[in-house]
Amino acid sequence: MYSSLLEAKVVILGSQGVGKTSLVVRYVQKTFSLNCTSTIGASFMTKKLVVDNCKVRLQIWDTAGQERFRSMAPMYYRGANAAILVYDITSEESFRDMNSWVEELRKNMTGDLIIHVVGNKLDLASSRRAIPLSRTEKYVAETLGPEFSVHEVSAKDDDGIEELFLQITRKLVERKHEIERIKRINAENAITLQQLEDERLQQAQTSNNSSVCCGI
Ligand SMILES: Nc1nc2c(ncn2[C@@H]2O[C@H](COP(=O)(O)OP(=O)(O)OP(=O)(O)O)[C@@H](O)[C@H]2O)c(=O)[nH]1
Ligand SMILES: [Mg+2]
Repeated sequence: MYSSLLEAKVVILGSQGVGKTSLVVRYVQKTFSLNCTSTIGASFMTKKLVVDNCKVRLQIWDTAGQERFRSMAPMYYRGANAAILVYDITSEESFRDMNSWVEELRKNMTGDLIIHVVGNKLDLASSRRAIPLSRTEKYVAETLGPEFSVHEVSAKDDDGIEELFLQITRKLVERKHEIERIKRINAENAITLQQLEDERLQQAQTSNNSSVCCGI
C-alpha cells in the first residue's frame, strides 16, 4: 500500500547532439543506438517508479536541440517540476550553450524548479574530455547555488542515469511530503481557531442570557 501518488513533469534541455534523446531512451526503454535521429519539436515518455513509499509517474519531455526549435522551448519548460540541462563533456560549445539555458530559465521560471546539470558521454572521458568535472561543479555552485546537482553520465554505457532520475524523484517526493505536512498543520490550526471561536461565541451567549435573566 503506497502512501501517495505523484505526477511530475521533467524537461530535458541542451544543445543539438548532446544525447538528450539517448538519455531518456536509455532510462525508459533500456536501449541505446549510435544512429539516433535529431529530435523535431519535442516528445515525451512516461516512467513509473516507487520512491520513499510514494508511487511516482514521471512525464519526461525530450526537447529538440536544433536552434530552429529554440523558441518552442518555453512550451515545454513552463509547468515543469524539474529540468535536466545536458551538455556533452567532449564539447566546449555545448557547455557554453547550457549557460544560456540557465539564464533563460532564471528569467522565465516562477516557483521553484529543480535543476540538474548533466555532462553526458562520460564513456569518452579518457580520450576526448573537454570539460573537467571540477569546472562544471564550480560553475554550478557559483551560478545556481550549492543545492543544485551535477552529474556525469553515459547513455551509451548506462552509467549514472538511474541515479540521476532517482535523485530528482527523491527531491520531488520530499517536496510533495513537505507541502502535505504544511497543509496538515494549516488545517489543524484552522480547526483550533474554529474551536476557539465557537467557545468564545458560546461564552458570549451564556453571559447575554444571564444579563437578560438579571434584567427581569
Ligand atoms: N559515445 C557516446 N555517444 C552518445 C552518448 N549519448 C548519445 N550519444 C550519441 O550522440 C549522438 C546524438 O544523440 P541524441 O540522443 O540524438 O542527441 P540529442 O541531444 O537528442 O540531439 P537533438 O535531438 O538533435 O537535440 C548520437 O549519435 C548518439 O548515439 C553517450 O553517452 N556516449
Ligand atoms: Mg533528440
